[in-house]
Amino acid sequence: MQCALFDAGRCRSCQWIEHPVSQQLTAKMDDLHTLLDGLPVANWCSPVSGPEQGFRNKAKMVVSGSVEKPLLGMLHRDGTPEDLTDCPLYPHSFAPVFAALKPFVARAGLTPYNVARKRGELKYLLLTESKLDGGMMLRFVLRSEAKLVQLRAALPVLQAQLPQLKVISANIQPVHMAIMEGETEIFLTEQQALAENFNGVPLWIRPQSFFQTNPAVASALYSTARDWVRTLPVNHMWDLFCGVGGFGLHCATPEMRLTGIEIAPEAIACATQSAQALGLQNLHFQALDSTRFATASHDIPELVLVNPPRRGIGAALCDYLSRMAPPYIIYSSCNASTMAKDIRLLPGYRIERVQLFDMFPHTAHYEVLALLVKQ
Ligand SMILES: C[S@@+](CC[C@H](N)C(=O)[O-])C[C@H]1O[C@@H](n2cnc3c(N)ncnc32)[C@H](O)[C@@H]1O
Ligand code: SF4
Repeated sequence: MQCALFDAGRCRSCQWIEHPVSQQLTAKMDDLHTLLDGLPVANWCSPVSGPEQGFRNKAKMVVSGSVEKPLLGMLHRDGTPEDLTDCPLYPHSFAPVFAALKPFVARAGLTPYNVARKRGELKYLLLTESKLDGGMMLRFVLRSEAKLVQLRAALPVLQAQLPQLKVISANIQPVHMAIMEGETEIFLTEQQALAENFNGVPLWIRPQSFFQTNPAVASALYSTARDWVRTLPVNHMWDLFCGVGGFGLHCATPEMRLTGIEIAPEAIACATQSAQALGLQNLHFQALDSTRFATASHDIPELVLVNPPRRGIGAALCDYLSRMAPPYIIYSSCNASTMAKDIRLLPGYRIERVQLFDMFPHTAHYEVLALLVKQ
């Protein structure tokens, strides 16, 4: 894929961009084979990829420059700002929003935060788009609430200009550190969540809850998990690290009992709302730590699906799963290295099937789905 910013040396985030996607996939498969070396895999499924560009539904823009001439993008290691509004990973629909946001920042008097001087108010702009109807969620990450009144006063003009902005909020992040967002979220619109839909399953995108950033590949990931589960004798399953419920909501049937566990209450609220919309009565989503929930539970399901953050599920949960021994485990991971480590801590299981999903093209990262069966 061609990226003028990469070619000019202005952004090097996509280390593999100069290689064709077919070569990237081969390298990712090689990496996965190496990581699973010594663990027999019964079926290696073909990797799944999506569009090469315009695939991201989310932009996380560092705001820098001056209030009159803000820059949206990133900071190089030495602190120099880079405008990334032309990044080809974003869909075309992002360009008019970025174009309108720059004069808006000036109009609302939202001085960009200056990292070196520790001054200014606006740290990041976070923009997410729903593929359902092109609706968008815009979040202003601010250092404090000092400019909230100004922001609110200026918003109606922006909303008239960009009616696709369905959810707008201010996130307050007072800490001078590379943390993207703080705990306080102040909604500036009545609507607090953006409706999305993958494979006919209603999902919600909301501040402070994880949502997959590559909708085409994530849809394929969820529908694959659903297809795998439908071939198994499963009436009771857990969806651990469930986020807004993408896996569980795809896999559940009216007869199946399903418990979804996730640490973020905002995500759980979304998952519950989706289950209600689907009319599924046997789905229960709870905001808890996955390991704490699992280790306190004695009602063992036939299938435990896990989709942890990059750190993996860890030794305590592996140990619990080994002892409780559900017949099936599905492991979805964005970090095959920690997944491989965890699978080695589950010696009672054999790997029935593995599939790679190219969720992060042009980088070394990828998502994996693995089905483990109790021996
Ligand atoms: C990779 S995301 C997956 C989310 C979801 N399965 C999906 O498909 O969108 C990992 C999720 O684990 C959640 N999480 C992190 N630590 C957790 C913990 N200790 N217990 C439960 N959930 C946790 C995060 O909030 C995040 O939503
Ligand atoms: S992140 Fe965007 S701008 Fe940066 S190299 Fe990748 S495609 Fe180019």
